[in-house]
Amino acid sequence: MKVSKFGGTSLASAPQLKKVAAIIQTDKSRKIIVVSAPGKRFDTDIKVTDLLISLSSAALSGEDVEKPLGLVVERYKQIAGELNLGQGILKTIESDFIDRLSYDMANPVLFTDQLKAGGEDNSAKLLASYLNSLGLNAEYVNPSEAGLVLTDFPQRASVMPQSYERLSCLAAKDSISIFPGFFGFTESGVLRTFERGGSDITGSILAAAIKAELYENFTDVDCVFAANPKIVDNPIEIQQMTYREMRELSYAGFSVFHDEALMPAFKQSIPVCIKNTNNPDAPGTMIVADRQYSKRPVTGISADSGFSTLYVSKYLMNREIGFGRKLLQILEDEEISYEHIPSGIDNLSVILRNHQLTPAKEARILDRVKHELEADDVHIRGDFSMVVLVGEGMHNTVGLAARATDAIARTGANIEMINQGSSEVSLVFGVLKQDEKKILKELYKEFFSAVYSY
Ligand SMILES: Nc1ncnc2c1ncn2[C@@H]1O[C@H](COP(=O)(O)OP(=O)(O)O)[C@@H](O)[C@H]1O
Ligand SMILES: N[C@@H](CC(=O)OP(=O)(O)O)C(=O)O
Repeated sequence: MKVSKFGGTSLASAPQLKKVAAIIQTDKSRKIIVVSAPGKRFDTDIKVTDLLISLSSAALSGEDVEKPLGLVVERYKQIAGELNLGQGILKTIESDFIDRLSYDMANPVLFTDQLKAGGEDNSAKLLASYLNSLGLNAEYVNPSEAGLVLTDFPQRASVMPQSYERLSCLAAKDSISIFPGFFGFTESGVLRTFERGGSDITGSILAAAIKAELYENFTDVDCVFAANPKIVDNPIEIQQMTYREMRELSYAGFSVFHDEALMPAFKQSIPVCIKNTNNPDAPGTMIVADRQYSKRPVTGISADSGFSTLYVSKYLMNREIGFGRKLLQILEDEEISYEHIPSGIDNLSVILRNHQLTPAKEARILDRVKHELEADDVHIRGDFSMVVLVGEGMHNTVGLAARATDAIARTGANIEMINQGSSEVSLVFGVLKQDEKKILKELYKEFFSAVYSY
């Protein structure tokens, strides 16, 4: 039995839903289908999830919701109309969104999550209805009834262990289960969503729960490429990669698959295949536990912005017992997690994700580090990007870091931070955001083009 997840691009329009139905019909083992909310139909289009976030803001600020609600409903109306689904399903979807708008606004985050989840929930109902109209035995599955239990962490929930056993019952169903991605419920019944892009996580959880033979992730590209195809022209295709390579690459910019989606599949050794809804015959990229290493040490290069560095220096920091703990305690008090901590004798930098910082938090951190830790210098810079080279073969390749730093030097950009060694499969460079794209292109040339490779 396979779990097949279809991303927003696969559910963006009626022609896309037709392709999804054809894919489901061609393989009887595709019994559990996870769907995202309708995504972009063209580059400048707006994803339904983003329309729902705007709808939520309008409602929370007391504005007229008619227009933003209309934009959401129109997306489903157009799809249902072109698929000749009749008024019934459309009424269900429209009244579902109206219902969600009447939820309690006392907790704005929960209110927004309720609306966002409606994107996936109604997408699942729409697809189930379409498959039924084609004569298929498909059934919408409610994540609450099916037992997808999440942590009580708004907008960034993760799965609770009891979910797996509860969800395993899905394997016994005769019908094709159509399961909405992206959200679940806490043990006390409060709706929570994963991070953005989190329908991939739902798919992986279901694959682990039913011990699927394969977790297929259908999107709008033939495979995972060695670099983001929106930045590098015609990057090479990755046919096979390991879980940890994909985890590192998706952590820093390979938006094609959510980094948190690997763990559930990995724990059950379920292979993951990234495939294209628009070209389902292409083999796609297989993500597995082990692979044969090619001659090329680097499998992929990713880059992501949105990082800050908290730089702290203090003479004789290396001799001060507990300095690191006290610094991290200050971050913990502000509910901030960190990504990397490169350090020297008298200084260290803590790399953070920007979204965790606010001006008030920054001011408190700077003040406490200066006064409680008696730092000589402390400052925060918020315009960093991480560029990450990833490959199982990198660890044993002599001279690889030198090639990378030479390539970066050719761009004229400065390397602000290097992190090598903690992970066996990655080499991380902290650079200024303004240099990110040119560095990515040059590194790609260095490691993947015939001109520079040796
Ligand atoms: N290295 C990469 N390989 C393939 N696609 C990538 C890569 N990096 C970024 N992407 C982007 O990821 C997109 C697919 O992910 P996403 O937009 O989330 O699709 P979906 O809505 O189907 O889940 C591709 O269209 C591509 O632009
Ligand atoms: N719809 C949600 C969840 C998701 O996974 O979407 P997609 O499959 O389009 O990346 C989002 O936009 O974040």
